[in-house]
Amino acid sequence: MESKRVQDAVVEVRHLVQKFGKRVVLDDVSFTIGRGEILGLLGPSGSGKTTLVKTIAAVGEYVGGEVLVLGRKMPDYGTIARIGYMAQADALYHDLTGYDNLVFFAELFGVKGAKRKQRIGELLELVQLSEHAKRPVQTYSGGMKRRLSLAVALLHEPEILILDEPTVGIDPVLRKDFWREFLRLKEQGVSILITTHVMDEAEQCDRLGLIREGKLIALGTPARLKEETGTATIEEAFLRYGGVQA
Ligand SMILES: Nc1ncnc2c1ncn2[C@@H]1O[C@H](COP(=O)(O)OP(=O)(O)OP(=O)(O)O)[C@@H](O)[C@H]1O
Repeated sequence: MESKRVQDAVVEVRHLVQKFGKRVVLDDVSFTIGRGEILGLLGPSGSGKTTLVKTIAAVGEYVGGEVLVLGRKMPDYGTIARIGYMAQADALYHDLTGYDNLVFFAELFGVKGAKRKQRIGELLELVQLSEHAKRPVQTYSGGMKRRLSLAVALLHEPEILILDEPTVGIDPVLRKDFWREFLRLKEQGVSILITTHVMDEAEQCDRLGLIREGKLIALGTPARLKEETGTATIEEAFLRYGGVQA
């Protein structure tokens, strides 16, 4: 089973070490993500989740170990085009409209012509911004910016989605819609790495990695993590593994 997973792995993180100055922020982290798998990362603030996802998305350099995405050692600029990355801080152009942001990023990703128009239309619907598409992003709320960032990450139909707390500031109804879309993409074979503090989101992941002080302290299906710790919730399981409140 495990060897099949490694064979199918689209992301392989091997003994990853990251430091900022002398401080070790990721400490010998290893795991894989399979095709069509949703892997969730849980951990307290400052535990290293963002640093980890940034490294996989090739935004950050690393000092030890290696990260392979689709078999290529990262950072690899050809592979970046096959990843959709939604960062915690929005990477949007605030003086452009929502629509023009999407046009800009579509151009960057090589999504052109009729396809571009269709894709932008679909994504604006998905993130419920069609009515606000002609407004400059600087007039958007925090949640609207998150929604636009998700649309940007999905534009080029990436094989791997890396989402850093994508549902912060998103109302519960839209959050459900986002998850419906993540599960639909998963069915199509898209692999998703997602960080979250929301426990009902964690429950929807195929596997969860629990991170504390830069170490992966547990990795398994939500059911397995609860079973192993004899707990009823992921939150309790995490505490039992020695984490603190996520
Ligand atoms: N560029 C940087 N330079 C120095 N230290 C950094 C840098 N980026 C992150 N850190 C530190 O690395 C540690 C891990 O940060 P990271 O943002 O990865 O945590 P996190 O688990 O994503 O937290 P949160 O849940 O609050 O987003 C923190 O102590 C943070 O202060």
